[in-house]
Amino acid sequence: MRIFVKLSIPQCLRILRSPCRSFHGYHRLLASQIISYYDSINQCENEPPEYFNFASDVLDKWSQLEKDGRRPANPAFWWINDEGEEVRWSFEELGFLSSKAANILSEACGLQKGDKVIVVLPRVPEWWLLNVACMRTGIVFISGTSQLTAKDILYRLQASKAKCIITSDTLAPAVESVIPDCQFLKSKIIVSKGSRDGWLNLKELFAMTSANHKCVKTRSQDPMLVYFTSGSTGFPKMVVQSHSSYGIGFTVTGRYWMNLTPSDIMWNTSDTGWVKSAWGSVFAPWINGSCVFIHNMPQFKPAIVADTLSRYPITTFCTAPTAYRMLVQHGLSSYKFMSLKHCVSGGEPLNPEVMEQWKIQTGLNIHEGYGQTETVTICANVKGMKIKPGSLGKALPPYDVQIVDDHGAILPAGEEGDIAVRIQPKRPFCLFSQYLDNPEKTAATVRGNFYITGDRGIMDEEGYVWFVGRSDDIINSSGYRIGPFEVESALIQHPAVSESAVVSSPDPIRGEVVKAFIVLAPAFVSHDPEKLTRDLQQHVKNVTAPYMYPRKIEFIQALPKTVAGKIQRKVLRNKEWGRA
Ligand SMILES: Nc1ncnc2c1ncn2[C@@H]1O[C@H](COP(=O)(O)OP(=O)(O)OP(=O)(O)O)[C@@H](O)[C@H]1O
Repeated sequence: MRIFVKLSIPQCLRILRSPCRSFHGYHRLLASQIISYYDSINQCENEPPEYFNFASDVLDKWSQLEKDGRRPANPAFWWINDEGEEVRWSFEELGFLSSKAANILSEACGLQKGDKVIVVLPRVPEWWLLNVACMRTGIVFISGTSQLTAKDILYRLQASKAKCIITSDTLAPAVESVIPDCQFLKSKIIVSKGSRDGWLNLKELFAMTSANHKCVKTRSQDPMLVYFTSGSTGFPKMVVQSHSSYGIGFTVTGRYWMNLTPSDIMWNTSDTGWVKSAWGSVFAPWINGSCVFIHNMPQFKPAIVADTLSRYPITTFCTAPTAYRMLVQHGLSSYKFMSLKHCVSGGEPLNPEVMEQWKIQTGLNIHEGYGQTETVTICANVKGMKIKPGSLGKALPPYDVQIVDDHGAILPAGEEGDIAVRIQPKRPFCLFSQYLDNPEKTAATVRGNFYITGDRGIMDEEGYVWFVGRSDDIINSSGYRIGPFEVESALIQHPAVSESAVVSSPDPIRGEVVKAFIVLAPAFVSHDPEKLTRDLQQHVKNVTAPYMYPRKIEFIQALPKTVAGKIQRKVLRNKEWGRA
């Protein structure tokens, strides 16, 4: 029989902070106590510790529990690709390999605590090793998506002053083409089977480097990551996240929104370059002792995703709304997701229609969450809570979320305003530190006692937050304020609509009107566009408030999207208004 010993928070604290030998000596430390301790910080019952490092304080503790037989036998990391290759690591193996990678960064690249490294890799296991290696050395990890062009890479290298870049064969030529303009860059590592002139080869370095590494001591507030935002609204900003912010702040996200435990296997399909990868493929699962599952797919293909969900014991699935849309359009009735029990989505609005289809086809709800690169999860429909389709759910601790007006005053339930997080009298420990080298932009996020997200929303009487749109995307037509999300959600209910983006368009009488850009479902491509336009306008009038209907409709082949796959309404809006 397993004996549970309940420890007080200070006891847990002492144990978690103690060096490994005394931790070994403590026979009764249980998985639940690691989670409860970090949860208590998220719940504001405890302050974050002065020193914190995710590698030594979380991953190495799970490794110890694993050795002691106190964690379920599933791996810490489980990776597959389309060629049938597979990698499985326990926490111990993750510790061993990431310690080697840490030595490579310090020795072969000569990097030190505080230096920055840009890692542009597809979903290969090395991405996770390098991420953890950076934690171990205190090097600041900056991830980029493989879709970056030479111009994007140059911008990122110059803006961040990174001293090292690590990439694959695909992007090496692009990096080489911009090197003359990157005065801070000192070393380049290639992740490849073959060698390349002027590059260190990670595989070769692994073969010759020791795994004997002592994790550096990092203060909770030391920078751990820099993330470039998606750039949906402008030039990407560099968001600095500290060791404790992302390292501890995702406990609640993982435990309550993603419903993770040490027995769970979580698959988050996000690209490594997007912040969602840090959320759902690193911090939230690992702080809860869960297994991170990755399928390295060059492209999101619904049939392959559905097949993977059927063949592997994945319990928890996270993907973008667009991906859920593609999955339900593909049709899932012939698949059986035997182990799947919890699904989450975020990053973009999730149309209630897609949620309903998912429920019909899989029997599962999609739990929507909302957050930003600058934050951890701000709101979510957590397990056990009544889900209100189309809402972002309720505020997640430690955030106090409010809807505020232009002066920072809290608005009553039902009134639209800016979605904001309280930062006075105390800034939450899990809010970004700053936009790197951009104090003006950092200061501009503050209004009165609040951090302003830049999104508009409404809070209902029960505390659920409803997304109206990004502040810049709101359409003001004849005095009506219209959020694109509601119109897009109405449009997607029509079988002709595969995807849509709704923006404002100039109008001589009304000032601006609603315009919908629509990608048609294949079966409707050859239909008469004028008739379709009338049908769609009538459909929107039928399913939502008539003033929202799109007075203009344009059918297009594809919507402009960021590298993270988010719709760039700004591009369409600028086109409408004749702006560059
Ligand atoms: N569940 C959701 N529903 C609607 N929108 C969401 C949801 N989750 C996130 N978002 C949107 O994504 C934004 C956060 O995305 P991210 O941090 O990647 O930067 P971005 O805003 O896309 O890029 P940039 O700041 O460069 O324009 C939120 O501010 C919000 O507009």
